[in-house]
Amino acid sequence: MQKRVRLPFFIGVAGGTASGKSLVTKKIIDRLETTAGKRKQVISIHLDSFYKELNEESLRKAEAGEYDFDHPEAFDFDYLIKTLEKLDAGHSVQIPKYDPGLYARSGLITIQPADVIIVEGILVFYDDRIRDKFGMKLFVDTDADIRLARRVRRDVGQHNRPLSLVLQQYTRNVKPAFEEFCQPTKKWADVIIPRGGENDVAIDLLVQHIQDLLRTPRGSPDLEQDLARGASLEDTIESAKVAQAGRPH
Ligand SMILES: Nc1ncnc2c1ncn2[C@@H]1O[C@H](COP(=O)(O)OP(=O)(O)O)[C@@H](O)[C@H]1O
Ligand SMILES: O=c1ccn([C@@H]2O[C@H](COP(=O)(O)O)[C@@H](O)[C@H]2O)c(=O)[nH]1
Repeated sequence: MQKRVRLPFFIGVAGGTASGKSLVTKKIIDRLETTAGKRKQVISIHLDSFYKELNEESLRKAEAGEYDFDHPEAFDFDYLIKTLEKLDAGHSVQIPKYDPGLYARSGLITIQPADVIIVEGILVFYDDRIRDKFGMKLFVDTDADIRLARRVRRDVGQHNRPLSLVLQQYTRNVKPAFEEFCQPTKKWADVIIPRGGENDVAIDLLVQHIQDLLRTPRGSPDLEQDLARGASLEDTIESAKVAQAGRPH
């Protein structure tokens, strides 16, 4: 029998830098929004929003290509989990918008509650409190040379960084941190997506599966479990009535 899902349905998308996490996320959202039987709201959150703010010394290091943006210590995972819990409870939240060109937050984004919430970033499977929120975990697996080529193009072209610093940051911090902290989290993935955003077969299969999960009736025989997860008593009783009505006499 198809497993029942509880909304919001959280999906985690992890993978190395420039592996195609954002492209995979965008394609999933576009396809879900246009094809979901009953229209579903889907939003995404980027782990970048949860970078800790830099003090002057760290900023100097960042500008010299020496700050480690790939180490788990660079992220405020407490803030991320609090944000996910608020969304889980149906509240809207404001999160920082991060600008890598400035190495700083550049405003706030309002995130409305949604049926499907995709959280993407290099270390979204690193902290078990965040990992445990995901009903589906995807790891985008793209060849390291291709990722480096894209990263150089992005950092030099879009973020105006000197090539020598981009390469220094990559060899000093990005690559070692990928191997130590990101790559090992692949073991938590439900699905590994080779080649990332160009893998339309994998993305179509995933979208189909997500649609099936979202279509599954939400009536549950387990009232206590529903209540423990925070459903209101009225909703839980209503779900039970629906489930009961559908059973053979
Ligand atoms: N399949 C692809 N073919 C060509 N360029 C791609 C592909 N996937 C991503 N890119 C480009 O590579 C860069 C990184 O992709 P992105 O999806 O942002 O990766 P991530 O979110 O993992 O950092 C972007 O500039 C994007 O346009
Ligand atoms: O100011 C910054 C913030 C982050 N980075 C790098 O970004 C990647 C993570 O983002 P992806 O979109 O997954 O590539 C990480 O490798 C950081 O090194 C940065 O260079 N500067």
